[in-house]
Amino acid sequence: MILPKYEKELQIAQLAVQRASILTKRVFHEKAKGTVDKNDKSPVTIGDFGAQALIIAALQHNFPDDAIVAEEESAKLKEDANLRSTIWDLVKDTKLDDPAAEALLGGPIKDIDAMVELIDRGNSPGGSQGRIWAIDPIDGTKGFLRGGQYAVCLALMIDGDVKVGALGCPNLPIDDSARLTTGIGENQTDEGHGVLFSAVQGHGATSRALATVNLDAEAGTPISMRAIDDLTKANFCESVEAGHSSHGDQAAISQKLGITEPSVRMDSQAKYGSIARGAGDIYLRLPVSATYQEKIWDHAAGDLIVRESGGHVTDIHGKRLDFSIGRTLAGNKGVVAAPLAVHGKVLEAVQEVLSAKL
Ligand SMILES: Nc1ncnc2c1ncn2[C@@H]1O[C@H](COP(=O)(O)O)[C@@H](O)[C@H]1OP(=O)(O)O
Ligand SMILES: [Mg+2]
Ligand SMILES: [Mg+2]
Ligand SMILES: [Mg+2]
Repeated sequence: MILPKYEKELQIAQLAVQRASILTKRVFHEKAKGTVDKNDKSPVTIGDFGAQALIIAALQHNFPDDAIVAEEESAKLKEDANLRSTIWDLVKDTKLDDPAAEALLGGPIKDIDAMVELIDRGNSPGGSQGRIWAIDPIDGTKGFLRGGQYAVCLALMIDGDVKVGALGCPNLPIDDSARLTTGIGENQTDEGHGVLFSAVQGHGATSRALATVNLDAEAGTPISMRAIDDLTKANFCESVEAGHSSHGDQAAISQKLGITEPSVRMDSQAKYGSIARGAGDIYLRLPVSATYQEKIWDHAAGDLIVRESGGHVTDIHGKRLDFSIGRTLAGNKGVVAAPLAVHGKVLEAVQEVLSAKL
């Protein structure tokens, strides 16, 4: 069977992520990033709100009937006029340099009220039916705040299955063969950094420079995971935040597999992109809390990009990630992403170490 190429969806997803990244990069290089605390105590910045508005505007213009599951909501903006206008100042000036590309995204948002409304278009409950986009406008906000890695993430699911994924990683090297890296300093330039990963189900994954707009959605360089014949030489990536993934369990698993190199810690779905292009090999997300449910926008794009690069992605029980349940991965616990050929071995080690908790 020839799988559909979703050319239009891929093109819009790439351009929308590229436009939103222009805004996040501006905020990243500013000293005060306009942090607000959310109810769950996780930080959100003016960059998260602005990027979400811009991405939803592009989707609304091109696919007005599609549902959208996005991380942020506008409640804080509605009660704070200053915050609202700070975000609007950023959003209204952010556009792609290429006028044809900008026109494809529908051009600028009309006014500040339209911006607030757009942010709330991301409130779909998700589910197993129809076309649903998942957006994380800034994934790894903590990394963003400390000058580390972060990602602008967008994926299209149809009937609960991820068909298209785009991940903008402004602080990863453009060069696919560069070593794993934790981030760039806030005072460094973007020179040589900024990569856009994308994938379409059944058609592989690619990377390209995030800052270069190309209307040809298929113009990227194909990427693939590294073939590892000796697991002891594998590179692990894990979260920087020990509260998001257990560093202790990770170390025990590395030891069990005979891996001596320390894990590279980086924030966000940049981990998925990094292993997909062979800069690293394995990404584990090891549950720290019995109650935390992973959010679909934290995994949808990365899951597809890794699988289209020759990887296998499951939870710690060996189940594929299930994006069809709602806004969270309620049916999964943790993540094990590795090249297909060694995934079974890695999963075995994960389960041995976690056996007391499973
Ligand atoms: N208690 C938690 N356990 C796992 N992940 C979490 C938790 N709290 C927030 N997250 C989310 O984990 C992701 C970051 O993971 P990592 O540490 O691997 O970079 C982010 O999406 C972050 O949300 P956010 O998008 O608000 O930053
Ligand atoms: Mg957040
Ligand atoms: Mg996130
Ligand atoms: Mg986020």
